[in-house]
Amino acid sequence: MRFSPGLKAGIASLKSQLLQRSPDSNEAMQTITAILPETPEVSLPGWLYRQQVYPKLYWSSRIDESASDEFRGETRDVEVAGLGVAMVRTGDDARAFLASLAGSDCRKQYYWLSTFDNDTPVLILPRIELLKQQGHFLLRVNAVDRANLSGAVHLPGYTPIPQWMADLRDQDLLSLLSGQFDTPELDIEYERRIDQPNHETWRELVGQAKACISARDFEKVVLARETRVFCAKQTDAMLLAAHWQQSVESCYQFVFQTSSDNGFISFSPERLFRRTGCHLDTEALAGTAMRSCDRDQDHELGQQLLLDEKNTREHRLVVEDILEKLGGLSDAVSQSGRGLWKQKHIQHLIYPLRAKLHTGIDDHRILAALHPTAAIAGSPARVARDFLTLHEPFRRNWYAGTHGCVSASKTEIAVSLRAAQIVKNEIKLFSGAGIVAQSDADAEWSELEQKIRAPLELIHRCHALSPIPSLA
Ligand SMILES: C=C(O[C@H]1C=CC=C(C(=O)O)[C@@H]1O)C(=O)O
Repeated sequence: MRFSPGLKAGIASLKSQLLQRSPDSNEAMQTITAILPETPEVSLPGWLYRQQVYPKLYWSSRIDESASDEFRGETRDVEVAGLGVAMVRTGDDARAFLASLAGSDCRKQYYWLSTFDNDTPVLILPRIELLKQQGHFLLRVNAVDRANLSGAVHLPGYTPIPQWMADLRDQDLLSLLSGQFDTPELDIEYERRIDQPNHETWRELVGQAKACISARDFEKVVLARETRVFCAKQTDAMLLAAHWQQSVESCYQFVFQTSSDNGFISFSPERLFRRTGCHLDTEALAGTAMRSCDRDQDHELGQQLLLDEKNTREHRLVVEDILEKLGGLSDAVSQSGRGLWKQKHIQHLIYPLRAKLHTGIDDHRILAALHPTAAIAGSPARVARDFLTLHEPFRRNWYAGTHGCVSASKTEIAVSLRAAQIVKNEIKLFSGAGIVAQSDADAEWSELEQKIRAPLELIHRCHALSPIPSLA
């Protein structure tokens, strides 16, 4: 077993700082930080898996290696492991907080989560954060006074955090931390799989969508599928994420787990927006092709994607949708041109956009304007969403919602794609595909399969003797 002496030293430092805190401080919450003396190469989801405190949160930013210099911006490697809850803001409180944040000198960093249907995020400030920034580790406690703990227990839509945990003093919470860093093997016993819609219903749905497109009701709709994988025993979302993480490339990484049997994971390639001061970076990401292990063939597949009429149409509608929405937020929009965004098994068309925001536009206004884009709902959005409400045979909830990290100076929000919801012994995997006039139902069905290939391969590896039937 691997333990970290650095973490032990960090905990001791935070405890002594907590003791020195002035008892009559007027601040309801103080942030206390320790820099860890050593920097072990560890998996933060693996470390989180070892902890007993809930909720657990993991977030990592996307690194824009393949973006052009002008659009790359600050591509710092930031990873965060959060434990417990110091503060939750929802509804009007979250909206008011985001409005007050714009232009303020507030240094706190909240984590952000919203559903597909909602334009107001839940904002979470963890009690303990272990942050990795450019190879350095920081341990932080957002220390709360016990009198202010009451509002911290309930998270909408999630199992309540046990009262004993919410009541723990910060010192006691720190004592609960495990310094163990190694990630155990994943042990999943696959039993069966159900797709909603199934292949036959998918063909019918794509047919109905194309009939609406011919009738000019809408131009594009993004239909999705929920794949329910049933296992013999409970799967831990954080442990699944620690393994899944090893097979992803350049994407946002997010895990939110409220108990050992309930968690949400998203390893998403798609940025909704990044705001740095009053500068906004966003992008149109849509259109999909396979990848190949052979370099030349992979290049060829990328070139075909760039030239393909159906994918170009699918992507163009997203570019137009975002450009129109940016009109309400900014006067000046710069565009860098179309490119490819490569993931492990698939590649997408990408079109980065940069805008200078009008004065007074806060992060809630940006979310309300941009979400949901034509990459996840369709175009025009309202009619496409009505089609989804009527026909999609499951609720999207957190899938195709948003997640990220918000602060006064910088906010980075991703669309929650390539996602899984784990509840007890069931793993729900979500994938969607843009349907336009030229779409072929069976080709789109194969695309759905490719989009959940990484977690399916993990489950398959755990259960090599009876492989998961491929429905592609
Ligand atoms: C809706 C999803 O992907 C979107 C993002 C990129 C490419 C897409 C496509 O090619 O259809 C989708 O618009 C998903 O992965 O669940």
